[in-house]
Amino acid sequence: MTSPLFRTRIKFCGMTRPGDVRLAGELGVDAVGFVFAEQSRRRVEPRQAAAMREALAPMVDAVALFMDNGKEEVQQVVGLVRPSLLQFHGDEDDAFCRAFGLPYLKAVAMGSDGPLDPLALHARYPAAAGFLLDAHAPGEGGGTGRAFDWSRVPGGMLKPFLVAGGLTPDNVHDAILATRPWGVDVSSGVEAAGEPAGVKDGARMRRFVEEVRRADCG
Ligand SMILES: O=C(O)c1ccccc1NCC(=O)[C@H](O)[C@H](O)COP(=O)(O)O
Repeated sequence: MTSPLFRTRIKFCGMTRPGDVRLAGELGVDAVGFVFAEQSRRRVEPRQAAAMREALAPMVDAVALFMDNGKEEVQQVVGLVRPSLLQFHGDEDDAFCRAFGLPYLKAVAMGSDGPLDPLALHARYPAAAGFLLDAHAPGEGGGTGRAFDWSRVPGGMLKPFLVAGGLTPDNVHDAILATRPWGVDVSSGVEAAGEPAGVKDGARMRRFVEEVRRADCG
């Protein structure tokens, strides 16, 4: 345990149903993500996301997620959905990400073999509120359901980071102990087997939260 007071934050991403959003808040999840990336199987329309945001419990963040979407579309989503945090998954630079007056997370592709240099990352995205270390390859979208080698997370990250990619109720405890992140992010791992992407499974959501709490108490 890093500190008796520390609590690993939890983000459930790729939400497509208001009931899943409501349950996430009741389970104690800190943030829910709405995906606007063009190619995503979990993409929702801004008005859908705005309706889901109404289902959010107080003190639960709404995160709007983009991947090389145009500036006008990001502005439209910001106006309609009123997210408290943005997340960028594409080739967006710091100037673009900071242009919307909201804090942002930058996704970092851990799917390649190269080492991650915290100093270079911070220099490239000086305005980032934090980073999301995800298992996809450079240029690829997230939501893959694939994990990366958590031993590749470097020490000395200069800002909060979330670990993402292939997390499930069965491995999130180990992922936390291995990386001691600010938070964890999951999409596929809390979804219902045999259902379309974006349909979450309440029992898997609950177990995921329980396993994060177990890691924090360990
Ligand atoms: O979730 C998607 O469909 C997606 C598509 C394109 C870019 C990003 C996407 N998701 C980003 C997320 O934050 C996911 O939660 C993250 O990649 C982890 O996904 P998973 O491995 O399915 O848990």
